[in-house]
Amino acid sequence: MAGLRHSVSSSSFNSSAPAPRDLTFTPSSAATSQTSAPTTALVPLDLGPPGYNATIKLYERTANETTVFLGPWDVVSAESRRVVWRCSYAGEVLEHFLPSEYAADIFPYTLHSQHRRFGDPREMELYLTFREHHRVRYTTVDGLFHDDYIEVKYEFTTIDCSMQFQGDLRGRDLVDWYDIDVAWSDTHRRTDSYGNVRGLGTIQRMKLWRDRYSNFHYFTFYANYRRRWKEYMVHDFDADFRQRDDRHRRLQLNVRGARRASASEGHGRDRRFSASSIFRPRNGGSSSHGGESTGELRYLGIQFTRNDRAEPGSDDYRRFIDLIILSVNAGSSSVKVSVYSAEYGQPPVQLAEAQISGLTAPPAILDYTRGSEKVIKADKMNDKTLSQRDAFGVLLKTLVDDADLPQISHKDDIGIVCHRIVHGGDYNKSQLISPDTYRVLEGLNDLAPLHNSNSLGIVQACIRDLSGSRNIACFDSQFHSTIPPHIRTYPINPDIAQSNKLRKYGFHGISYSFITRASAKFLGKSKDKLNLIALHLGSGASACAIKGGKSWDTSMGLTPLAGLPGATRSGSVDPSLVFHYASDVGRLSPASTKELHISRAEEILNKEAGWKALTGTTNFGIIATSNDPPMKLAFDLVVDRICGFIGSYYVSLRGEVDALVFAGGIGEKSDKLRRAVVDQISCLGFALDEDANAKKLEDVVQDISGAGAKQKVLVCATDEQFEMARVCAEDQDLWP
Ligand SMILES: Nc1ncnc2c1ncn2[C@@H]1O[C@H](COP(=O)(O)OP(=O)(O)O)[C@@H](O)[C@H]1O
Ligand SMILES: CC(=O)OP(=O)(O)O
Ligand SMILES: [Mg+2]
Repeated sequence: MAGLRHSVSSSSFNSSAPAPRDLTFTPSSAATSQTSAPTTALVPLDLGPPGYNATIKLYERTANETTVFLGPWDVVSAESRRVVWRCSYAGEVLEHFLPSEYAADIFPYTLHSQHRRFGDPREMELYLTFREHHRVRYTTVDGLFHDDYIEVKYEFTTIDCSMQFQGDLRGRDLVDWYDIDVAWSDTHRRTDSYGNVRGLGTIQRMKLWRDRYSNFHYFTFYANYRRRWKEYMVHDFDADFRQRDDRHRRLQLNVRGARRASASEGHGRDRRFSASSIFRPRNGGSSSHGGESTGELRYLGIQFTRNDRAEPGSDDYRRFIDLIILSVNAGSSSVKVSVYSAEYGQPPVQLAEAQISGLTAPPAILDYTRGSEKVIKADKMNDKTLSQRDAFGVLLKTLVDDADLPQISHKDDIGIVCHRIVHGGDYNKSQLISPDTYRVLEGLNDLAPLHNSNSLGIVQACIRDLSGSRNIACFDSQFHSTIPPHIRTYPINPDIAQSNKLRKYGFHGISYSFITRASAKFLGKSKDKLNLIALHLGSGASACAIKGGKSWDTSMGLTPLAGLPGATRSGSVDPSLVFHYASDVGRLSPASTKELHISRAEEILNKEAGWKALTGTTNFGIIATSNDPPMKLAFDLVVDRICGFIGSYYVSLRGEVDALVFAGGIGEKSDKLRRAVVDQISCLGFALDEDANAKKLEDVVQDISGAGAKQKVLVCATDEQFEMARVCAEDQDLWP
């Protein structure tokens, strides 16, 4: 019969064959057995490519074996709770009756990845079964074809689909899963008296769920030895893992309030460990929300399975232990977001990075890298103008929607969001954003008009949408709190300076902190003996004199307007210039908002100046490679101002300079600018190696100094997002 295939095949369950994806599937090619083939006129349903979500086998391993292609499903509760699957033809329905009226009593079962040694462990989730037989009724237009209790085995076409299905069955979304070798407790010890590994369950896929109504987290595993499911509420356990043993990937979860568990097992040290974000209390919490009561249980031990093929930071053990940090760097022309897996006291491991650049010169460009894979490369965004907050929304969605980034499958998976806040006023260290800190920061908006209010917009979005995470403010100004008084003071009335907090604050400090650390490591020199002249050259550009690893002077001042010119910023000019530029510059600009008050004078100098005013483009890459006279003028002007600061800082550091460091979008990418600068400062003993300078940046720090140079010239791929995540992972006050 046309379009119908008799399909008797050996089950692909437990085999290492890839999941079937019938790309030639069309509604009328739905494979059923001859006996179930409808004989009346068919009305095919359009199930869309690939045409079906899952398959199920009926009469398996008999002559009548039939594969049914399943389309969309509904979980209905009327009469008995069941899944109703639409199949390929109108009138063809497969009903899967669930054994309990209570959603959370259903436990979809997936095999541990050991059962498919050569496959991708994630793909195990495509194959779903249950530990008990369920009733399956299959009706075609010709009538009832199957109605019996069977071992239900679904084979899904995508992992997403399987996850969605499992969530619908349980009323709890499947958040993540972990293959474990053994789970044990104080009553069911890991090994029996003969030393055999027993515990509660062995070779399990432990699953983590989030209740759709309460948002509480639960984990489940199958206690094979007792032949029953165990489901525990995460909140019932302490956030501090005990008896942790990284070598064997073991840890112990202590029941909250239970007497301290015995330390007779495991080889771990007993100290405070960081816990994954799920172990932090959410929305209050008590055990009355379902799941098994921990009762007499004092602890649960878990040993995770080793998965050598997992990317760094993403194996099951690490996913369970680590906290996910999102680092948000909202610059004047870009928003960059990096995702880290982090443990307290350890350097964060980057999992992904997404950024939207060119916000001030639409169309903005989206790039997304996961691990070492470039997932999205220079995608032009359609929207004409995107605010920093809009851009953040797009980036967050990109991360959450990426099925291959299971660490963030839901916004709740993010434990910490650290925000780059350019102006931090008098704060000299990063802060947890409380309502009080937020109010202080709002008061600083006018002092960084291209930055602070945009960043606070993102903070607001996180407070609203990522209610499970802590928001941390990392300030660009905090690195500069060491600038000595004679450098940070302006020669103005001291009382007014004091009351209006008028002094040099300095910015790009997160970047300078990263540069200092990275350069010290590269040069093999202790940070507190390191003297640098560092240049962060991006849409906003600045220079910094670093003495003994600390900021000694920097070119930006009370606001990020002072010092070097930027894409749209004038940098330092005669302060009275603006009064001759236009009349009435003291009035508020029409661009002012409730959150941000900006005068015409500030608007002219911040947004209508810089190399864009001279050339018409914000892109310094074009300027550096053009011979057009206005472009050349802008290039020479920028080189001149940079060299001015280098000369000044060279003297300020009394000639004791270990290296000149280029960083930021321009500093890292423009070999032409680096050549022009180093050429002009050769009188100070700097020299360039042309070949090294022309090479693409491959390491965090690259040496481009020429032979006979008195001090080094380095290029540093600065990473403000990493620096923020590192600060959070090292500071007990910031860590949950
Ligand atoms: N190949 C290049 N050569 C010189 N400059 C470049 C090049 N590519 C990008 N840029 C400059 O880098 C700037 C972005 O720097 P970046 O530090 O990433 O920005 P932001 O200041 O927004 O943080 C762009 O505005 C552009 O002028
Ligand atoms: C402070 C500053 O100007 O930052 P950015 O270069 O990221 O705009
Ligand atoms: Mg920047």
